[in-house]
Amino acid sequence: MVIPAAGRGVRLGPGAPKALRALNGTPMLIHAVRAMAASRAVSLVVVVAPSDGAAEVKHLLDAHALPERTDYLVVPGGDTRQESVHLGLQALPEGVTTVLVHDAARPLVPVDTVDAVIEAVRDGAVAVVPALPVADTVKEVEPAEKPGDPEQVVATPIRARLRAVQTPQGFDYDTLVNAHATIALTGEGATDDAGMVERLGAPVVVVPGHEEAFKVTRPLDLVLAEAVLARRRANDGF
Ligand SMILES: Nc1ccn([C@@H]2O[C@H](COP(=O)(O)OP(=O)(O)OP(=O)(O)O)[C@@H](O)[C@H]2O)c(=O)n1
Ligand SMILES: C[C@](O)(CO)[C@H](O)COP(=O)(O)O
Repeated sequence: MVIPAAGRGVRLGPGAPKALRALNGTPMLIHAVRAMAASRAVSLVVVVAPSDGAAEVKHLLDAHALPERTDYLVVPGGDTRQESVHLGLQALPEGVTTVLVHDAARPLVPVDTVDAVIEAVRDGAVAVVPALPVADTVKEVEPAEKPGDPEQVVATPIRARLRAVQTPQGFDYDTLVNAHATIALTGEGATDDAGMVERLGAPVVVVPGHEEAFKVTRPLDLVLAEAVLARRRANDGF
């Protein structure tokens, strides 16, 4: 599996690259790797590190315990999430048939969600996303022509048909590699890997996501993540 962890975390504010920031004293990336390694089906984790931080990330992984069955390797990332995932895929060994892609920025995804994604791929889906219904009404807008101008609402998609998509996303290896080799998207067009597979015309299926698989993006998300960890500790001594 591939964990893109090369982002700076601009929306989180100044500080270390997001994946290296601590949650309850442990780097977010370590939480994310452990969340993946909790699945017995995950045998290799390729971590895509900030391009200037691969050695530090390797050191971190060496210093934190993972299950013995889990191997890991670290490769430097690119300027965009899409590039980083591509670099991670290139580091996978021959013979891989199922691949997961999981954001380091989703450190608390429960193992049941990981296993549900893997099972759906093994049952024959070529691309699988965990997703939740959307709580807010979502508007499509026309971007403002110049800063300060109001955005114009152009549509209100039917909320019951919308899903907020999480990771890990699971794929048939050949399909995902083909998508990364042939679909060149930029900006908002490439916000997730399943979207690239959709552009190939291949089907993408949804399995239930989980509230605790939220993405740590803004400062308030750090507060929520610490609260989830505190609740886990209180519930089961995690
Ligand atoms: N060049 C990049 C950009 C993002 N990511 C990874 O993609 C995941 C999802 O990205 P996001 O949460 O948007 O992280 P950042 O890009 O770091 O956030 P921001 O946009 O606030 O800078 C993260 O695990 C992030 O490390 C990556 O590997 N390489
Ligand atoms: C892949 C993702 O987490 C699915 O919701 C999301 O699209 C990542 O987006 P970002 O722009 O990297 O925050």
